[in-house]
Amino acid sequence: MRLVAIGRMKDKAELALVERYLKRLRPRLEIVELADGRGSPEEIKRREAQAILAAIPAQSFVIALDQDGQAHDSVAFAHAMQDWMAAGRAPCFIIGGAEGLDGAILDRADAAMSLGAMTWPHMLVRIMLVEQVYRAQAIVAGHPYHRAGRP
Ligand SMILES: C[S@@+](CC[C@H](N)C(=O)[O-])C[C@H]1O[C@@H](n2cnc3c(N)ncnc32)[C@H](O)[C@@H]1O
Repeated sequence: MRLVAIGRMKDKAELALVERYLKRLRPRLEIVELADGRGSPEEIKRREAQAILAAIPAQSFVIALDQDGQAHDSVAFAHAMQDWMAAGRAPCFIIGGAEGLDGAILDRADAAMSLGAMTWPHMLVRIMLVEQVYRAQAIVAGHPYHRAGRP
C-alpha cells in the first residue's frame, strides 16, 4: 500500500502520531512525500498533479482524499480495503496540498474519499487516514482496538 502526499511532515508531534499507527500496519503503508508546487494556485495544482501521477504504482486502486468524496464508516472502509487487496489492487491514497487536488487526479482516481464535509489541514488528514487504515486492519482481524458500540 502507498500514500502519496504533498508536503514534508516536519513537526515532531505530527510525525509521532503517524509513526504510532504506521509501525503497526501489516501490510505496511509506504509514504511518498512530494514537494509543494510553485507558482499560481493553478500551476501549483498542475505541477503537483504531474508528480503525484508519476508516483502511483501500476495496478493500484487509487483513492483521492477529497472533502467532496464519498464518506465511509470505518467498517465499510475496512471491507472496501479487503476487496481492493483481494482483487490484487493495493490501495494508493492521495492527499493534496494547500491548494487541493488538480482535476487530473480526481479523473485518474478510482474513488474519492471524504473524511467529512469540513476542510482539514493536509497533515491532519495524513494522521487521520493512517489511523483509519490501522483501524480497518483491526476490524478485519477482529482485534478489540475497534469497539463497534453505538447508542
Ligand atoms: C488543506 S486541504 C486543501 C483544501 C483545498 N482548498 C481544497 O478545496 O481541496 C489539503 C488536502 O487535504 C485533504 N483533505 C482536506 N479536507 C479533507 C476532507 N474533509 N476529506 C478528505 N480529504 C480532505 C485533501 O486531499 C486536500 O487536497
